[in-house]
Amino acid sequence: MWLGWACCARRVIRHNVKAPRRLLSTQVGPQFDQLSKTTRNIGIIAHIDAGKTTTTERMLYYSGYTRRIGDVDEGSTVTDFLPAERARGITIQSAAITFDWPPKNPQDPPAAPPTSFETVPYSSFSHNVNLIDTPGHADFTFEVLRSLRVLDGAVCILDGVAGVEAQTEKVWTQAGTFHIPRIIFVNKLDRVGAAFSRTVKEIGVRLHGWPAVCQIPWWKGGNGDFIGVGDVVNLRGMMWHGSIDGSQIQPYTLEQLHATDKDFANEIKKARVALVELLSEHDDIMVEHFLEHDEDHLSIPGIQIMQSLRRVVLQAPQTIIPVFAGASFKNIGVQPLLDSVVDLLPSPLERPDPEISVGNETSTLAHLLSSAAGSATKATIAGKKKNQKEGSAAGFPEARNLSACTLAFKVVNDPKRGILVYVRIYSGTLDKGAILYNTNLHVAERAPRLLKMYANDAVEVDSLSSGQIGVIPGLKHARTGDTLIWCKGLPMKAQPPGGLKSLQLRPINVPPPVFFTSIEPHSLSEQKHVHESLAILLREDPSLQLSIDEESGQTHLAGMGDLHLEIARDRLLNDFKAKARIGKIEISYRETITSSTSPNTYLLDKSIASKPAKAGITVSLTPSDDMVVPISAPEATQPKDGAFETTYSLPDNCTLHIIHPNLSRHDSSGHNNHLPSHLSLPGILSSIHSGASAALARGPYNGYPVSNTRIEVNLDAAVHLFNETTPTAMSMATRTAVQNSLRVANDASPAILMEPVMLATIFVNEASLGAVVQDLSSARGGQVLSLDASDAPVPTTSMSSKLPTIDPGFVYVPPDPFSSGGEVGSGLGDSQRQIVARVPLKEMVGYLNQLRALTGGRGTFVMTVDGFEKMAAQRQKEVMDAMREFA
Ligand SMILES: Nc1nc2c(ncn2[C@@H]2O[C@H](COP(=O)(O)OP(=O)(O)OP(=O)(O)O)[C@@H](O)[C@H]2O)c(=O)[nH]1
Repeated sequence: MWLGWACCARRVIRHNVKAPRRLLSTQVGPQFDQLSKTTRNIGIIAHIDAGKTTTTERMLYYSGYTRRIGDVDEGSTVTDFLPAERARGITIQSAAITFDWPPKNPQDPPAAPPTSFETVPYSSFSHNVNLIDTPGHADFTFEVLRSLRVLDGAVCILDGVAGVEAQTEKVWTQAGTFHIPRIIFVNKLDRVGAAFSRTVKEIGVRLHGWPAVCQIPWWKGGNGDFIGVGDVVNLRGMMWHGSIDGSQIQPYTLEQLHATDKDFANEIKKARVALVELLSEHDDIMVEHFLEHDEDHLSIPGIQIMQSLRRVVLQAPQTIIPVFAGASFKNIGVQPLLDSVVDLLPSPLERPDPEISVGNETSTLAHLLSSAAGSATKATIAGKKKNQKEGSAAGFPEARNLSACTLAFKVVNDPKRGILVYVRIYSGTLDKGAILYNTNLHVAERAPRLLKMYANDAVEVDSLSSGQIGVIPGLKHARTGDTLIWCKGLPMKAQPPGGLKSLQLRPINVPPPVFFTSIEPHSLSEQKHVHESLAILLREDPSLQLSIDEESGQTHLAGMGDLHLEIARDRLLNDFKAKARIGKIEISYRETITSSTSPNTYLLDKSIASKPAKAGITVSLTPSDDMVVPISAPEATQPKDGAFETTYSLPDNCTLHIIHPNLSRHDSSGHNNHLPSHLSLPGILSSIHSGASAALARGPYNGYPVSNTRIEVNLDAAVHLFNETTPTAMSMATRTAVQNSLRVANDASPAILMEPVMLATIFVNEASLGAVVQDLSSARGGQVLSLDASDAPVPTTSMSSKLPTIDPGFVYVPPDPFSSGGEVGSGLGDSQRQIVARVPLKEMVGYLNQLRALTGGRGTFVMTVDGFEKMAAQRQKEVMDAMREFA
């Protein structure tokens, strides 16, 4: 109890303390481990508008990094810094910022942390919090995923009026698959219609975990203004009053509350009993504490409750969800939430070992490093046949050269500082000036400086250690998602030894883009700037895709949603000041051939860049019968098969099969007899791959990407390769050969279009269910797959199948004074229903407005691409006619 008071009092005194500006420059050597222990890499996830940015702004303010509280509605926030974000009041790019909690006083000498946090809470000592604010809009799910994998924990913010919304459920599940421990903050409890208890029950039912109510809302007189929270862990009331900025918190003991607000005091005690009961079911140590304290739920010290909560939060899968309450906009509840971040969420040292791939094999990073340390064998990675799960990188001696392994999780074009690459260090220590080898692009570049981002300030540091998040300015190549490794002493031009050059931290699967727009520079002189700006956009966001048709000069930019492309367009025109005409945003259909072609040989013989170039290739095409294209592009295009043939999986269900007699992939000793000396088989294969991919990007029928097509290539070294053959010539020859064959196939029988079909999950109230279902199935040509959650074919992972199904009747909740709806019974809050349907994307454009009209503004939905389906002749005609009308 005393500790709780101390924390509170300290916060009141220290909220204005200016945070130190040079924390890390002196931290080297053994202190790094300590630094990791006192680090929290956390994200804020939620549905759009739940209040992530508003809460983040308070966090920065109370930690002393900003002097005034930014306001989303005024466009003055720190984290939504892009003009497009400020104009719309939404978060698009996740911003990573660092602060200390509790704040440090720069005048205080550096303090050593307590030797153990057994008797004092983690929040009694200042921790370094790296906070990633993630976007809530469905179009930016990829941004969320990208951030999620570098997080060690997350705070999920819910709107206390809307409850658990569609996007929350989606991101929550995604975070669960990454095993990220999560806590929940029920926000906006000051709003009319706020329903804490209904929200808590929805948490149980829809997020599949037992809500551990750690705070209950405090409404003045039981049903007046929202004034504070009841702290169930430390058995006290916390009232925010006396200061506009919420920096002063008035604590009340249970005894004091008994005198002034007896019902509230009794409810805190009831909540404590429920919390101890719940924890006892999942944590044996809590049972011991309970017995030690004569089975009195109220006499167990707060610190023991907090430690128990921490243990259960770190269990995987996470079945207990701590719930906190507040209203960020009214500055209520943010400081205790920050304490909970430090107290309950893990340090980088407590996280599972990250997965890696080396060549075609998978393992974990620690396994790789420990195998390097212990291994005296000279075995190569390719030779290992150990089971994949255990890690096949045993005995990988070259890993000894690895000084640091980092992931570039975000690239940002900062208007003042230029391109900033945000990295997370996964092993070792990265020093300023290190030469980083990019294992995705196979280029090396120097990290001239290292920074930590403190709100609007960048602080230079000499090094970043494992578990830290930092920023590298001045990199020319690194893209979002690239793995960057440092092998100390390796010169710029050299490659890392052995398999290290292919070492990658688990990449994210980018879903296929379903919208595109055309981009045309105003003049030839603008072209360079437009293309450079596009290149930066693509480095920032790999879920954007660019295709340039060299013949027509047309550039297409494709993305995940219309808002996604709208933002890209705004950034291009307004931030980069590119002078270009941008076409309207259209659905990206696919086209597929319907007839096979016989082998066709093309010989390129012309001069390229004033040098003679010659290369030949034989190509034939076959349509594949599959009706639906798999939704994700292959993670990598690794050749497989026997020595004299190579198969690549290409996006959109296409394959490239190359037969190369006389040229073995496994034994290059005989290549010299067949290959001109300046060529290599991997180089030639890669040129054929890029030429074929370029040809498939634009089909012959209507310029859409080609899907469901198998390309057979015959590469006969004696016939197709010459002294004048270069990689560029081979790529161009392949592209022309494939384009010619596509044209032949289309002339023989016209290609047909395939359209993106979405899996939509729609939440509506009972009263509007009929109208929404009717609209989906008749007006939109959708197929309703299920109603309600129980039988919905939502993607299940091995993790989600281990999660409990919660009966809301068994969830403790305090009374809801303002609740208008009935009790939770069916498994969803109030009388909310869930519809899962497959609907063509074309019919879902602008759907939110229609849904709102049908549901009195209460309906929400999320959707993901389920696949591409061939269109019936009549539908294809209608779509094509509509396009011509618009052209
Ligand atoms: N009444 C009330 N309004 C709030 C509260 N928190 C946020 N808001 C308002 O809710 C709106 C959305 O808040 P944001 O902080 O931008 O929400 P967000 O989750 O960051 O939204 P995105 O960035 O678009 O995902 C703004 O108008 C805020 O002022 C709160 O506690 N109470």
